Amino acid sequence: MKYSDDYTNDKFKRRAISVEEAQKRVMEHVRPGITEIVPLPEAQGRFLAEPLHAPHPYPHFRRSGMDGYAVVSADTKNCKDDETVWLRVVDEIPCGYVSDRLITSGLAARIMTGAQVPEGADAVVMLEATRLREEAGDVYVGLKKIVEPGNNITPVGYELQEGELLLEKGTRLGAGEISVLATFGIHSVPVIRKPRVAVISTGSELLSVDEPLQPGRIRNSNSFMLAVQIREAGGEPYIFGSVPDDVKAAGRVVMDALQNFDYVVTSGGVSVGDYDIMGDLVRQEGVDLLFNKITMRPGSVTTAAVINGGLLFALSGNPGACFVGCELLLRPVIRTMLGAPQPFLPRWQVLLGADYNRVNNYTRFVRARTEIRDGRVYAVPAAVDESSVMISIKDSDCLIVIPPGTGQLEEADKIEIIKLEGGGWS
Ligand SMILES: Nc1nc2c(c(=O)[nH]1)N[C@H]1C(S)=C(S)[C@@H](COP(=O)(O)OP(=O)(O)OC[C@H]3O[C@@H](n4cnc5c(N)ncnc54)[C@H](O)[C@@H]3O)O[C@H]1N2
Ligand code: MOO
Ligand SMILES: [Mg+2]
Repeated sequence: MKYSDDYTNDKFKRRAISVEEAQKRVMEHVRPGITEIVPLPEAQGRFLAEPLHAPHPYPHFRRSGMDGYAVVSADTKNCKDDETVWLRVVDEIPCGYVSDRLITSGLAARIMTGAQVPEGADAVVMLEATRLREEAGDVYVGLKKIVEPGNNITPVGYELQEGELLLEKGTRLGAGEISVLATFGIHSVPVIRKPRVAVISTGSELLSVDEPLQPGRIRNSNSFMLAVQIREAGGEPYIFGSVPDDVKAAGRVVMDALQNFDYVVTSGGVSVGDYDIMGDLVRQEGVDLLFNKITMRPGSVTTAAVINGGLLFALSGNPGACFVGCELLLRPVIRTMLGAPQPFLPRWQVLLGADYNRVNNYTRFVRARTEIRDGRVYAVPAAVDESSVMISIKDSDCLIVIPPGTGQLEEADKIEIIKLEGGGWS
């Protein structure tokens, strides 16, 4: 075969599509989420499968906000001109106890923070604003200030009324949401099962992480990086060992994984090199190739295909491109399957933290770190951010989006960033 033949080969004729179009194409193949029930203590970070409504108001009883005395506020109207009003104390109410005494004019009940306010009382006076006197075996509380009806009482349903929406479908469950579920007694939580993602790295040069270095070979870092990104997106990664650059061997592993997992993500072998086997794999018969070139950098050769109904993300082997491909394409698919209302990472308008002058034909996603200067958010591009560079991924909390054709950019120019989640910075 002549080399010139090669350049007429399909391998080199790739039609580049925009990132947005690539996202649209993979999003058309999101699998429906499956509901499962998990116990409350295991619900952290999971995504709610259905909207939940309040089964009762909260609080469900009138609650004292202070340690003090429950009174009839009208009794205190004579407190003006520093006159002390004396009320007979008829009960003591700790938390969890419900008094059967009706508080009428001239009476009071000692009450603790969080306890149910007795019938008849319409205000609580804090302990520090009272004094005590005993007379003929009775205890009297003295008040010197007028109190308004409702003072220091949290009304029924102050936070939520019965039937109100507690949490939307697709909500990710953090500390505040878990507190809501516990408060309303929702101990079995309906969540979407974590999307299962097979992670396969291709490359005959790859050593496993516990192997000593060998000449010309490197350790497989992409599989472990991808697993973290998948977990942060809400999925469950399954790391396969790396497969050598052999289209048949890799094909078997990929085909098998497509049958058994919601999605398959591979790294490496998508460019035009002689051993770039993923490129060959997706050119086979029966494969619905969604794209094999995107107008973005890094990751221009990022590929996706549907094979036997399963969605394959074939990401570039270069760590920078692999990272970006996962954030921009796999993450929204996982989040959509989980029912998240906003599956894409947020975009912010910020200021550029340093001059940037790389010329681009494609949209460039530059690793960067946000910082505040004089109350404004700046994004400082990483010193080294080539696709092949691994080390600056850890230092980045955002990607600066530089549209194609952008000329020289100067420090403090307005730019757009994609804010990343997770990582050592958060
Ligand atoms: N003639 C051309 N060569 C290249 C082009 C091109 O357009 N024409 N594109 C370049 C660009 S851009 C990229 S990006 C890479 C894409 O390469 P592949 O996706 O085919 O990936 P590999 O060749 O398998 O590996 C690239 C690089 O990454 C290392 N690697 C691979 N897997 C892992 C892993 N699991 N952990 C860590 N590092 C990994 C691998 O050893 C290579 O160094 O192609 C350019 N070339
Ligand atoms: O695919 Mo490469 O990462 O565009 O630089
Ligand atoms: Mg290659």
